[in-house]
Amino acid sequence: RLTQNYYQKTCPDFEKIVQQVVTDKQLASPTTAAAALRLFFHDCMVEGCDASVLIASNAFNKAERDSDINLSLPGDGFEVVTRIKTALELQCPGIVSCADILAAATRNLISMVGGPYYPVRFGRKDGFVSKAEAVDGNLARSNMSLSQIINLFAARKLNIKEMVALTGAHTIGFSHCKEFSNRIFNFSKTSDDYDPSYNPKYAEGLRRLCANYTKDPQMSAYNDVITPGKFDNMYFKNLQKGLGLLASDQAMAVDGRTRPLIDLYAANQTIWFQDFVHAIQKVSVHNVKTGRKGEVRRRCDAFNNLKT
Ligand code: HEM
Ligand SMILES: [Ca+2]
Ligand SMILES: [Ca+2]
Repeated sequence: RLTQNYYQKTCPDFEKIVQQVVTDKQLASPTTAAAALRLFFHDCMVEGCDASVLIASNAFNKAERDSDINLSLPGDGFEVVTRIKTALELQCPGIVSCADILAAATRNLISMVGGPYYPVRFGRKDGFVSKAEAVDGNLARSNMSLSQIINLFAARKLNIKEMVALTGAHTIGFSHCKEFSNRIFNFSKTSDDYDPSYNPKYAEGLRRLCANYTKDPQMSAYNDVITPGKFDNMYFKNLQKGLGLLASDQAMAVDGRTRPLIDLYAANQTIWFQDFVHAIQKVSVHNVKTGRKGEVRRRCDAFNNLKT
């Protein structure tokens, strides 16, 4: 059982320390909130919310973070967790799990960039397994069909409404050009055109931005072109205007199964916040390990006992 006051006796300053470190880090590096949110989601979808995504690979094990899809997880997300862990190990060594740190940091960062604040229950243990091969097939890719994406979420007991509400997370952060290059260059394969579902000015801007992306693979675009750093419902308003960056984003605005939700969330941010909170809380307890099914790692990037 997870509880909100799990660390009240064993590490009373837990939430205060998380808040201090998170605030410092987000002010110094404004990309941290998006980095942590994506990291948290990718953790919870593979082996549950157990910090398996934080494990570093070694000679005996290729870990989740070195799977193809996770290579783009930015350093800021890992770093904020490491900083919190370091501060907590000084105050209450061996008490707070990395999985709980990531859940708490993500919650605080979402509210810091304008999103809703919600209660999180604690007591997750850190997992004993992190395998790169386990990642494939558990996380959606932007070139999948909407039906494939719906099925992936359904396999995690997340329905269409929860999927759309969660994907509103693309109201912050960015994507590398290669994630949408097929929509802006040679879309029809016969001429160098772009996906006609894009707003034309937006498509032209993206073509300029990504012109050199094969030489410079770091080139990226904001997921939400209007308010990239603010956790608001602009993402949904953008989708209505052809300003959805990824094919998977735009597909939700077109398909009859998701379009009514896009319209609802675009019209009413309060309802989106409510639905987002419900869905992210569900994600936050997905397959969590308690008791002896996990451990409290001393460092977030390594199991306490080397496994060979
Ligand atoms: C519907 C299925 C989804 C697909 C296909 C998808 C795909 C992607 C892709 C391709 C990127 C760009 C990665 C990069 O180039 O660095 C991205 C970024 C991001 N995704 Fe998703 N995503 C989905 C759902 C979600 C969900 C449910 C969340 C969280 C609740 C989320 C949170 C984020 C965030 C915050 C970023 C920005 C990361 C950053 O700025 O560092 N995504 N997503
Ligand atoms: Ca995990
Ligand atoms: Ca936004």
